[in-house]
Amino acid sequence: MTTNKHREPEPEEGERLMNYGKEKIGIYRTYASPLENVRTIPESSFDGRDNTLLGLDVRVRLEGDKFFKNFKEADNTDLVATDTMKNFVQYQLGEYDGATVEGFLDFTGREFLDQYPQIEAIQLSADQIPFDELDVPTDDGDFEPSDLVFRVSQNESGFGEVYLTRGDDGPQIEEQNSGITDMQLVKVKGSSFTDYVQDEHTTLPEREDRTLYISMDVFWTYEDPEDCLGEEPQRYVAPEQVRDITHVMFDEIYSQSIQDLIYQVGLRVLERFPQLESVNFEANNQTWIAVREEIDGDEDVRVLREPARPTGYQQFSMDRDDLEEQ
Ligand SMILES: O=c1[nH]c(=O)c2[nH]c(=O)[nH]c2[nH]1
Repeated sequence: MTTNKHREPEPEEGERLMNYGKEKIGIYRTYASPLENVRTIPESSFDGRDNTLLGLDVRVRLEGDKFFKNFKEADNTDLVATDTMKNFVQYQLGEYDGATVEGFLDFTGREFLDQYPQIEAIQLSADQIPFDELDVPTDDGDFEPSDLVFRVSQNESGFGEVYLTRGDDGPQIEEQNSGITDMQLVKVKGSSFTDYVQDEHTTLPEREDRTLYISMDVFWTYEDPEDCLGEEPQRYVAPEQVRDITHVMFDEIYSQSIQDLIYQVGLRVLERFPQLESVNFEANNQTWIAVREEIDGDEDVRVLREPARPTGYQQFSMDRDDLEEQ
């Protein structure tokens, strides 16, 4: 399945596909700059992050006509070894003094373009490697997050991507994509799925109420790509905020389908963040199968089991026109 994650710049008509790079560059930075002064929204308590421990899984993708001879003529002149790219990215994480994934990618991309004139365009992407805060007791009997110890997390993670080209006034962000990936959410009751096509191939029973388990990625683009950098924190959209909107909407609405839930989340994200141009979704249905639909006459009490493969998925994109139609 194609995904909404990497915005693969299409070769122009008559042009070939040609790029190369390095992926799965895992890097960690302690005491990066904190993210502060983000605009808060009603769905989320998120108002910033310390960035005491920042983990990234980075992908680099270079483009440039000078690299053609590397393929065609076995001539490695101008070829930047992908191993060098890895070292370059790792070094720059120590140089970056901002607070966002996208800001780091933009900073590193500009350094690449500066160092290697043969690069015409560069795409940099990163998944944030998530860590959770852990509460420790304070002297007055409360609990607060430890400054030092973090839990390695299997939970959702932030995503960023920038595509930089050389403009008349120097490097420019031609495209960007930001996101939160791998949210895994279960709603125990309060979701239905009915009224779909019934024919000789349909075996799925209609459900007025089901225990719904979804995994979801949400991506967004800004009207002004520069806003993704977080240099003006009030215009930055933190992945944590979109994560929180998603689970708040899941909690709030009695969805008729995953499609319905996606649409409601998209509207809310566009409403809260007028600086965004589009919101893009990718969802997977992981809903468990009920083996006991009610226990002692109580329909809320169920026993469920893992679903068999295959799994359903939904992809959907929305922009400001969807909000205006409301
Ligand atoms: O929310 C859902 N959307 C579907 O398109 C679908 N198809 C299916 O079998 N179950 C579900 N659930």
